Parts: sequence; C-alpha cells; structure tokens
Amino acid sequence: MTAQLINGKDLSQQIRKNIKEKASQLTEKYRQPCLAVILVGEDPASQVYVRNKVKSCEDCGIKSILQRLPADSTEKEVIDLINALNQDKEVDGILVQLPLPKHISEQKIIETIDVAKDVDGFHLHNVGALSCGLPCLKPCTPHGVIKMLESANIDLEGKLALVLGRSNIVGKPMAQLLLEKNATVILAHSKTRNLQKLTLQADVIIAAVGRPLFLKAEMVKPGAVVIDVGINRNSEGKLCGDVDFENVKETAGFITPVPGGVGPMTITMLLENTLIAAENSFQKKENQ
Ligand SMILES: NC(=O)C1=CN([C@@H]2O[C@H](COP(=O)(O)OP(=O)(O)OC[C@H]3O[C@@H](n4cnc5c(N)ncnc54)[C@H](OP(=O)(O)O)[C@@H]3O)[C@@H](O)[C@H]2O)C=CC1
Ligand SMILES: Nc1nc(=O)c2c([nH]1)NC[C@@H]1CN(c3ccc(C(=O)N[C@@H](CCC(=O)O)C(=O)O)cc3)C=[N+]21
Repeated sequence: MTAQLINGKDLSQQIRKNIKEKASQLTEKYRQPCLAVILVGEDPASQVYVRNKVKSCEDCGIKSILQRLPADSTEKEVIDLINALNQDKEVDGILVQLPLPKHISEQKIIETIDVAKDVDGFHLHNVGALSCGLPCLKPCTPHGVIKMLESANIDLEGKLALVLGRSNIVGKPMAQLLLEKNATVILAHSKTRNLQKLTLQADVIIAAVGRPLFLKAEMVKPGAVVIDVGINRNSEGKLCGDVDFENVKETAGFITPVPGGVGPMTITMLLENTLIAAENSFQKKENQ
C-alpha cells in the first residue's frame, strides 16, 4: 500500500471531544442542546443510521428526540410534526431522514423546516447562502470531507478536484465547498463523456456515485487524493464504498476507507451543526 489512510473514525473521535466539551458548557450556561430526528417508515438501513445518530448525540451530551411515523403517514402529518418542532423552543436542530416514502415530497418537507434548525443544510435558504459564500449551516457530508482533507494537510488551492456525482445532498454542495477552497472543480455525472480521461488528470477525486467498485485504479493519477463517500453493500452483503479500495490504495497518495471514513464524519458534522444552531438561538435570545 502506497496511499496514506485518512481515518474518519479517529478524526471524528478527536472532534467529538471538543463537541462534548462545548455541549457541556452550553448546558451549564443555558440548557442542553437538542436534535430532533424524524424517521418515516421502517427502512432497515435508515433505522441503523438513525440509531447511530441518536447514540452519537448521547455520547456527546446532546439531547436527542426520535420521532417515528408510520410509512403510510400523509405529507400533512409530517409537515404538522415539523411545524410543532419548529415552534418548540427546546429543539435546536431538526433532521428528517431521507429517503422518504414516494408519496411524500422531500423538497416540500425540507422547505418546512425552520432555516435556523436545518442542521442538514438542505433548505433552499442554506443552499443559496452556501453558493453565495454567506454564513449558513453547511451540509454534513461535504463539510466532513473538507475537514478530512484539512486534517491531512492537503492544500486545495489551484488543485484540480473532480467530484463524481451531482446530487443535491452530496455532489453539488461538495463542488461548492471545493470551489470555496480555491480548487478548480469538475462535477461529473452519468452523462459525462470520457470520464477516465478526466479522472486521470485530477489531483483530488471525491466519489459519490452509489456503485461498488466504480472508481478503478486505472482511473486514478498516481499520488492523487481519493475520498470515498459511497455507502453500498457488495454482492456478499458487506459494507463498501464506490472505490475499488484494494487496487486504488496502491496508486493513490491518500485514500479514505469504508467503513470508518466519510460516514462517521457526516455524523460528527451533524453534531457540530446542532451546537451551532443552539448557540445561534441562545445568542438571539440574549440580544432580544
Ligand atoms: N458517507 C456518507 O455520509 C453518505 C454517503 N452517501 C452515499 O454516497 C453515494 C451517493 O449518494 P447520493 O449523492 O445521495 O446518490 P444519488 O443516487 O442521488 O446520486 C448519484 C450520482 O452519481 C451519478 N452516477 C450514477 N451512475 C454514474 C455513472 N455510471 N457514471 C458517472 N456518474 C454516475 C448520478 O448521475 P446523474 O445525476 O446523471 O443521474 C448522480 O449524480 C451513495 O452510495 C450513498 O449511500 C450519501 C450520503 C451520505
Ligand atoms: N436527512 C438525511 N441526512 C443525512 O445525512 C442522511 C440521510 N438523510 N439519509 C441517508 C444518508 C446516509 N448517511 C450516512 C451517515 C453516516 C454513515 C456512517 O456512519 N457509516 C459508518 C458505518 C455504519 C454501518 O455500519 O452501517 C461508516 O461508514 O463507517 C453512513 C451513512 C447520512 N445520510
């Protein structure tokens, strides 16, 4: 193996120490910061993620409220619950676990969340603020990736960064954050032609496609930084990313594992956003 491993689990643990400290200070001075998580339906993967989020809150001294709704809930029932949480002065962050059942509009649900409590950073207002370089709650996964690059002292200025995948929750905001760091960004997707020609030029590749073994060693420039956002199950049911880790690690300069890479950092950034939302609300109250 030539690549240096960027360990998201270790970095998360370091950052969570500070989060725990901060949460305890806020609890002493004001009240315990609180995250509300809404889970609609019984999707097994979503249940695992949500349990993980609730447990991470507990470990860091952040209060969590888990609201479960049946899969056949109406859109209005979800909206009514969000409105109640928006009004609740003891709730700082609201996360609606995605995907939602098909009969519920994800966009409509996200726009119902109070911008100040949108700890996923998915609300149109936060998306717009991010693209204008204004202060906002940053989307957790791309923000976690930036923290991982910083932890490995990777300077992005002037580098060619290629993002594979253009979803609203990962690819697009990832491109935005890389641009903010003065990287030159290529945002590739399923209609991109000659993908290998592009990936071979990239100094940094962020894979967020949702396909096991998608990024192969022959697509990676020797020494490049490879960040694997993918969370998939392979044919044996084992958790894996989008990168052919075993072969790419021989070519890349840096690489992130799955599990133990971007996943834990996503949750850490969610905890951080909950503290930011709580602090903003305490500050607002003091200024009234
Ligand atoms: N680690 C973490 O914390 C998180 C991990 N994930 C994981 O990241 C992965 C991506 O998630 P998400 O962004 O939500 O996924 P989406 O399915 O929303 O988007 C996938 C993107 O990949 C592109 N794509 C698909 N096939 C190809 C191809 N053959 N060549 C090039 N591009 C392709 C699609 O292109 P097009 O737009 O043209 O269809 C699309 O833009 C998943 O594995 C998901 O589980 C997601 C969130 C958080
Ligand atoms: N509103 C919303 N916000 C999200 O942030 C969101 C979402 N919906 N829906 C689903 C995706 C996916 N996602 C993950 C977060 C952490 C891990 C994670 O911690 N993974 C561990 C392994 C966990 C396991 O063992 O399954 C790891 O990679 O090491 C994975 C996936 C957040 N998402």
